[in-house]
Amino acid sequence: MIKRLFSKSKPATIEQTPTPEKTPYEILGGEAGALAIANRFYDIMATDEYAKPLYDMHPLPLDRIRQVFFEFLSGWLGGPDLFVAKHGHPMLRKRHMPFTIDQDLRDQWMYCMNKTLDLEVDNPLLREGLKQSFGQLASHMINQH
Ligand code: HEM
Repeated sequence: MIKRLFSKSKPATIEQTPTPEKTPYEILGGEAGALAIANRFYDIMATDEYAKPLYDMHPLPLDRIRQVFFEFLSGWLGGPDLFVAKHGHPMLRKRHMPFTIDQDLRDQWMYCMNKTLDLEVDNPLLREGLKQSFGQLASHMINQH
């Protein structure tokens, strides 16, 4: 099943939780790994000049979104589905509709996530698979062309 996450011909279905025999969540070290990704992502977003427009659209302080994004990642990476338990089905595109998201913001989001994954994920196959899967999901959030 992990092949689905990495296969180029059959990418992981958008918004569907990957369920390989050993989940990305397990490979990343469980809760600590998911937390590290969520926190690193917002640390980069808050400090890198390139991502300033992305940072500026986020309500402050970032504590709430750090926690909610961690809850989302936990389930999305194949661990406990904390987001669904607390907030219901992710419906991520719908939840992002209040925000105008264009290609530039999508690219800033992926810039932060790619940097995060370079720093937090040792396993090269998993790192590249996650970059692809996040990239698809981020493109799916674009609601203004
Ligand atoms: C493509 C560019 C993206 C932009 C510009 C963007 C922007 C935002 C903003 C402004 C919020 C609201 C923050 C808050 O309420 O504090 C948000 C919430 C959220 N974003 Fe994104 N986002 C993007 C992509 C993504 C992607 C790819 C994911 C998942 C991998 C994601 C996951 C979430 C989650 C889980 C929430 C919380 C939703 C909720 O509160 O119910 N976002 N995003």
